[in-house]
Amino acid sequence: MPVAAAPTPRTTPRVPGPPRLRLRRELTAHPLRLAGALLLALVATAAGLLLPLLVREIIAEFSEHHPLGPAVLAMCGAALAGALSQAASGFLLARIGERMTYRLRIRLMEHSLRLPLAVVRAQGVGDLAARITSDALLLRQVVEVATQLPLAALTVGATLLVMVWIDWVLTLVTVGALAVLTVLVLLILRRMKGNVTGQQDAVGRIAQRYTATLDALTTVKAYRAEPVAARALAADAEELRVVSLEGARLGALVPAVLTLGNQFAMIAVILTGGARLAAGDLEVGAFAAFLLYLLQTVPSVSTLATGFGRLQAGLAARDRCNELLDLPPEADPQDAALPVPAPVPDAPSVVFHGVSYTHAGAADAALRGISFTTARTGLTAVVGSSGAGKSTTLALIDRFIQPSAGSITVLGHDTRHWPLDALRARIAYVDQAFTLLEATVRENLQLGRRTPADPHELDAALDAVGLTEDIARLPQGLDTPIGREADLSGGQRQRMALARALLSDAEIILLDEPTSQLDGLNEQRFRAIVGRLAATRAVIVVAHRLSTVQDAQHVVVMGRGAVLDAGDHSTLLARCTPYRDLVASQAAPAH
Ligand SMILES: Nc1ncnc2c1ncn2[C@@H]1O[C@H](COP(=O)(O)OP(=O)(O)OP(=O)(O)O)[C@@H](O)[C@H]1O
Repeated sequence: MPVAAAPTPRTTPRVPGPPRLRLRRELTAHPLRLAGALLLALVATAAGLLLPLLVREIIAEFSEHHPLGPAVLAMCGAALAGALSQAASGFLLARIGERMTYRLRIRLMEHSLRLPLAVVRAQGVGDLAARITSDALLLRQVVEVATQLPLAALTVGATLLVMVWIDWVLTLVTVGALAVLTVLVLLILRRMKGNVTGQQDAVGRIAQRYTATLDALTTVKAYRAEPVAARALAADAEELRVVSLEGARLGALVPAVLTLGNQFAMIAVILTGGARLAAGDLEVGAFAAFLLYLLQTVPSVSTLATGFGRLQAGLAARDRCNELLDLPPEADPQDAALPVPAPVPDAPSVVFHGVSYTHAGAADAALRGISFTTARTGLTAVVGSSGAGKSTTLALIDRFIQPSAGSITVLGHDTRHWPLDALRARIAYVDQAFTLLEATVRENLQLGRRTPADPHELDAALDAVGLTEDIARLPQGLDTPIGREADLSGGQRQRMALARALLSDAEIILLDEPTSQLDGLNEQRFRAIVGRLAATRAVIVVAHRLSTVQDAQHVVVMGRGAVLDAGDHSTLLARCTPYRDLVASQAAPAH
């Protein structure tokens, strides 16, 4: 049974994770690039501001019959300079954004690999994947927006100043209209951040259910559960549609309010300007320039409004990424600095001292004060009824979880005194699924090694598990990428996992034996390999097959979270009724 609940607070002390994502620090990580982008954007803005003034000049030149050439040339130059600097600034900003997203993704992925197993399972693989893909993507736009916003504000401010200089009465009318507009837009934007968080949470839920469903696709197909699974996915999609629709409604309001506000401003300015023109308080050229400036503020005001909306979305994504970064890793940074203890000569491989463990959320303890010892080398079988606590026991040895009470000693030292990395380097864990990574055969075989294995060692390990021919038949032999379920058969995967254990440097091998029956040849191979491993190392196997139990020098009998007895096969047969019952239930020849 998988051991997958969040650990109890007692067992996992809160340790600091990597630093949270701080947007300001990220944005200023490359000050020169940022300054360059801002400068270019400023040039583009200045060029834009210059154009209406040049129009005013051209109108004046027209009325005074002066040559237009220089003014037209200046206009074309300003337009070209504006366009080029805008493009260059956009590219620089995109570079900063891509770099920030890249660094963030790496930080998030590294952190998720360091989270406790139980936390990752509780959080959901799909949900974590959504944060690394979709949230990180949303965050990228913050860079663009964070630089666009001050520039747009600057443009609006500078334009207003020039407008005051041209005609302060018309400017007052414009500011009045813009103020009403701003209040309305801010009201809408306040609701948008909460909506984006809702949308991203819904994306995470879909991703989670979708990956879980695809992981169980064989079962889904075998039980013709496609309609059921599709209905559940459709319900998640519907939830996302509803929350996104609310977002779209809010989003659609922004440009509508903007357009309306601008049109009102334009009407008010035309009416006031017309009256002032008729009264002789305003010149035609100045009025035309003012109108051009007013038109020019429209995109900047839009940029401000939509920019704030995108900023809210980015901030919501930042919060979701920070939620992930806030999850405490399984080992604190000081753990790596612990001195690596040298294994105590002749100490038992593993000692449990009154160990208890309760899974988070579980009503009962999975283990209640268990104690047992396993020798430095040799095969120890852990047996017991389903739910007795066997897998939990293995998970504790590898420190996937930590005891609620009692202590565990590995090679003479308490597991808490081992740096996690050093502890796991001493232990090879072979799970029931014989999991392979999506990597080449060679990489999969060498996972547990500190130094690469030479070709002879690889050949010998493959030969020992009877995989030489199977691997030779793969298109690229040892360099064939594998790891997806369809690549290798169950038996081949099992033998790959055993070859990996053979090649590893570990002194202790933990083996969660699958319950499925192997064919005769593979069972013999399995026993031979386990025997070979046990000759020089400690092999602790959660045993379901009697053949494995009978080969063991030491058997630990578990029942309902307790150790009922321990000893060798014949001693236990003679004195331990639950063991005798277990053996009898498997119809083994009792000897
Ligand atoms: N993630 C979890 N959350 C809550 N309870 C759990 C969790 N994992 C295991 N348990 C409970 O802890 C107890 C021991 O489980 P464990 O998987 O260690 O038993 P096991 O002896 O390995 O069983 P099996 O032989 O069926 O695999 C069981 O009662 C089980 O229901």
